[in-house]
Amino acid sequence: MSKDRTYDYVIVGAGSAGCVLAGRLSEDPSVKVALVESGPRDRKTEIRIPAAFPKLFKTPYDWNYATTKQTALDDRELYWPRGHTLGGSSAINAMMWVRGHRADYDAWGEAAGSPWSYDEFVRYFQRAERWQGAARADGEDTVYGTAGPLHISPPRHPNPTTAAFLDACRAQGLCELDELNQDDHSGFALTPLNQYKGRRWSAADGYLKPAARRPNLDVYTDARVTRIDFDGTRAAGVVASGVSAGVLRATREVILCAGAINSPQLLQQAGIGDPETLAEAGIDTFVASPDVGRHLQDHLMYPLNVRAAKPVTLTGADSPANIARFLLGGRGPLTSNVGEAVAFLATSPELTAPDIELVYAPVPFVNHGLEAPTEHGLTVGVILLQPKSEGRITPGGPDGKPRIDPDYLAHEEDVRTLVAGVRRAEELLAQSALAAHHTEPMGGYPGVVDDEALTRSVRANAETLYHPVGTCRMGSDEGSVTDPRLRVRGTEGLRVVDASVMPRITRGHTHAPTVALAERAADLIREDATK
Ligand SMILES: Cc1cc2nc3c(=O)[nH]c(=O)nc-3n(C[C@H](O)[C@H](O)[C@H](O)COP(=O)(O)OP(=O)(O)OC[C@H]3O[C@@H](n4cnc5c(N)ncnc54)[C@H](O)[C@@H]3O)c2cc1C
Repeated sequence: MSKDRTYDYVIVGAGSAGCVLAGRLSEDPSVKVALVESGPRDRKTEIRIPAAFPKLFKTPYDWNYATTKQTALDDRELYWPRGHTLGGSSAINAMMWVRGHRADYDAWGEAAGSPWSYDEFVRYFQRAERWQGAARADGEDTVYGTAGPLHISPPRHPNPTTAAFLDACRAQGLCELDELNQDDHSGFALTPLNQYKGRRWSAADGYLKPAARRPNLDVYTDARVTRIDFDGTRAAGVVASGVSAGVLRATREVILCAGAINSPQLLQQAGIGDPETLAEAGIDTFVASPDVGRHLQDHLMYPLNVRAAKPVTLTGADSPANIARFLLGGRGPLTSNVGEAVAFLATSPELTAPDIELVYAPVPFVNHGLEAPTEHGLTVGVILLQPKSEGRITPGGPDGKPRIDPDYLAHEEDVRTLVAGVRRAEELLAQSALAAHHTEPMGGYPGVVDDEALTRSVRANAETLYHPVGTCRMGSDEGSVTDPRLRVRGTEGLRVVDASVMPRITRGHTHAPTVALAERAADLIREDATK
């Protein structure tokens, strides 16, 4: 007797997007949904404690990826964490809810049709949001939604030096934003956070937990999808290790939500990809789709670390007293997401949207926080928002992992923009409001040096800001991997819904747009089911 189980929809990956879809599609009790997650349940205490997220790195809650040697970064192989639990990367991320700029979505609209452009798409952010902050000082309506599943809160306990960073931005003449997530976010603000009462609020908290008891939703954890099963060119189900059933069958659709690395990997393993690349990995081509895995874009970050003038930073914040404050009332410095404030700016007056983000952290950034910092320091991270360099994911990395080559800074203009951004950060550090809080440079930042020496330091110290996208890009053109309704071209019954479908990386962070695009995908899937 067959052990197969049958569902209407089988969703692969319970990350930012997968949780949205599982929650939304199972709202209809007549629809049967399976959500299949490779990682364990999200029961680890460090997931709840915002400041503890680096403690999840290189644990069973992390895929623990690394890039190939990056030629323009002194041949370094960069560590790339990705979430491996319910909530996916939203369970291990820095909780920053930053939508991006109007121009980001207007570019998506150009690539994949007007419903993805800002004016039509913005409602999907609002559908997801439940703003917890104060009303606007200017009396205008909030830009946020107020009734969605995801709590968005201002920081509860910003560090005293964070106010100094904001003062420095003000003194520098940057625009103070009452709310960061406006259509033009050029300016500075405290970071809006995916937190509720001082604790992390992941996509699993918002979308999955309220749905978990529905009889029409089955959630499989510790279940890694190894194969998509096809009936001709129609995706008919998936096979997962750790699931005793045979095939998890999908009568309507298989939906890949495995993220920007694993979704293209699953397509490539199924023979959907660039024929030459597949042949090199010994995989027969099933559907020729050369862009699978290509157009990989990420935000590269260069940290300016400086020693703090006073011992007031997050270093040593995990004292017994602070742990008690956190556990008893969700208060104190352990509620910090680390990146407490942001500024978005343009390095050239001709630009109509920012090309650089500055993230302020009241702690030194050293090796992703893998070791707890021992010294008091501050960081201004400089982020290249619109990289011209693009890389790719290909099969055939070590241990069956995909080969990740973001090809950072391959384009010389990216180096120039990042260096220009560092200069803006140095101006801010020199503003008296902030200068009073730090002394000498530390942790790889050489201090103010000439462009050549600074470029050397960028190559030696830049790291990922953890935002890979673009590897199953959507588009109206035939060469795109997914069509504007996110269906995989050349197949039936197969969609990709996650960060990989973004045709262009946003000038914000990538959790919010992934959630919003999954909210829209839920509408598209429901519409298509009635046809
Ligand atoms: C350390 C870190 C910090 C970040 N900080 C921020 C931030 O502050 N703000 C922000 O906006 N963004 C941040 N990001 C990025 C953001 O979290 C991601 O862009 C977003 O979560 C991506 O959502 P996704 O649904 O595409 O993928 P994910 O959320 O990564 O979900 C993919 C899921 O699929 C599962 N999966 C993969 N392969 C399989 C398989 N074969 N079988 C079964 N399951 C599988 C994974 O385990 C995972 O749960 C950060 C990311 C990281 C890693």
